[in-house]
Amino acid sequence: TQNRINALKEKLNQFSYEYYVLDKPSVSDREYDLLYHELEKLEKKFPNLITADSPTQRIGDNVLPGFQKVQHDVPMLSLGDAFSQEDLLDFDQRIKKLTEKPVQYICELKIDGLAVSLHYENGLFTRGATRGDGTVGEDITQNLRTIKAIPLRLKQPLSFEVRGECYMPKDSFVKLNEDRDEKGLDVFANPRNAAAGSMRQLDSSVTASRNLSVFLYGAANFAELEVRSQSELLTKLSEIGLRTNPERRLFDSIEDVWAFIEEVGEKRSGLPYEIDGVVIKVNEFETQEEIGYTVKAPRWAIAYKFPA
Ligand SMILES: COc1nc2nc(N)nc(N)c2nc1C
Repeated sequence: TQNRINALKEKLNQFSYEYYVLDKPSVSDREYDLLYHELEKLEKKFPNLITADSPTQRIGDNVLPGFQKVQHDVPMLSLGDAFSQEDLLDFDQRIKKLTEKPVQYICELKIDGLAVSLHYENGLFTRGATRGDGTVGEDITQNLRTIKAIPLRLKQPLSFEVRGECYMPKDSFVKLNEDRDEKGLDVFANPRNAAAGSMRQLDSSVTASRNLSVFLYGAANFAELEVRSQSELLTKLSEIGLRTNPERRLFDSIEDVWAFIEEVGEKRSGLPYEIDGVVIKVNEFETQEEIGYTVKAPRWAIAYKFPA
């Protein structure tokens, strides 16, 4: 029985990874459901064999009285903004004054959601928090566990912190508002507010009903990952089970970065999630460290914001 339970958990967690993280399901929903119900039945019969990384353990069975405050080991910073091509050229000039090394830029979409931090210990998801004021956030572990795109166990027993954006896909937002309107409830103004409202639920079964997802883009205390650039980090995160946004590109010049931004501006309305900009980062970590930080933001990154 223990073996069967382990085999079912392995299969179901792999199917979830393919469906929610890679967006490439390999089995039908029905096949998934059959295995899921078999696991539920076995766990009901042998409750002492239930483990925290079982897919049946995503929805907590208690409503929290409130959210605990948590201190971020490494502050969650903000980003400087750019609103024009000229602002980007100025950014590029500043970078060139701060390092002699040739600079490669990585561009990532800036998802319009809620920044979150996820702690993994020996591969297990142990704690999740909001950004808060960057130093102190709120513990929303129970709610984050309900998000299927967040693995309860990584593919490797690694310990580090990962950061990203929790968001509500556009189609989930439309359906949620239609449903609320029918029930005479207030509708949400935009997917970002809907995601924030859904993450701040004390009852995780409500969060579970909101079809949230996540894109991860950063990490802290991640020496174990042995990566030397932002691009390598994103690839590693995806390999070990974490969802990253595929619309990322490397460029050798700020002119090419600008062309990419214009391209994204064109196709933005067709994306299945809302974005408010493009984040441009110096790709190599060694160069990032050389360039450094201001009190509240990295000097080696900037967020180009689309006109509202
Ligand atoms: C390096 O710090 C950051 N990197 C980011 N990257 C992406 N893609 N999106 C963000 N919102 C973001 N925010 C911050 C503070």
